[in-house]
Amino acid sequence: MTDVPPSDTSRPSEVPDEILRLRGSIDNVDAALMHLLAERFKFTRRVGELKAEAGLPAADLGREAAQIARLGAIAEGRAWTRRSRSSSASSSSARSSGSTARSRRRAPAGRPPQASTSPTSTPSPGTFSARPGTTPPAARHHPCAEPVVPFDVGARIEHNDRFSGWNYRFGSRSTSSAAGTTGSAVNPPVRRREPPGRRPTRDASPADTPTEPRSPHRGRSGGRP
Ligand SMILES: O=C(O)C(=O)C[C@]1(C(=O)O)C=C[C@@H](O)C=C1
Repeated sequence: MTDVPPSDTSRPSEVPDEILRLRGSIDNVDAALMHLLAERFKFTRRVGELKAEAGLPAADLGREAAQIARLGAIAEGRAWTRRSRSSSASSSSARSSGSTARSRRRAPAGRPPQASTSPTSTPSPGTFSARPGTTPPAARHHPCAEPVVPFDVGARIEHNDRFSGWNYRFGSRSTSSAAGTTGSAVNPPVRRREPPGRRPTRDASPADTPTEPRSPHRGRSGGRP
């Protein structure tokens, strides 16, 4: 087994105890995520092998769109409702691919409808699109081959994880322009919502006005973990 460096416990004097404690938790979560991703890659690799044996295309864009819609719903803490299913269905009405039709027939009850498989089609809510100026993943490589997520569904959630070097972009709304632009401009400062009935005070402490970028680790309200 590979030696894992211990969690960084160095303590510059200005770092409060609570941050150090939270960093320990972050390191634990990161380690768990790495193990979960390794498990996931085992499954996707096997699926890739089975697809190759069956002569199926490596990428299934309809499946990816359904996964992204589902994960977006989970990230937002909302259930996959009949209403969101039907709005997704109407957004992807022009389906012509045989493989999409096949996967739709096989789809178990409750699975969201499949989106258009055309990489050049106009992005619609719940579907994904290649970043402007990039080659769609289907034409470039099998998504199982590299741990990258080279597509987005808009800029609702965008996270550049310095730990893993990955760029995460997903959401349930398409953006009309510059959806593929990276940088802090798409990571607005987190604004904490005041509980109902409480009026904001004038002399809010700096802790009440966090400025760090939004990440998918936080809820929609941007609350701290
Ligand atoms: O479900 C599949 O068909 C897979 O190959 C797995 C997976 C994934 O990583 O989730 C990978 C590539 C596909 O385009 C869709 C999904």
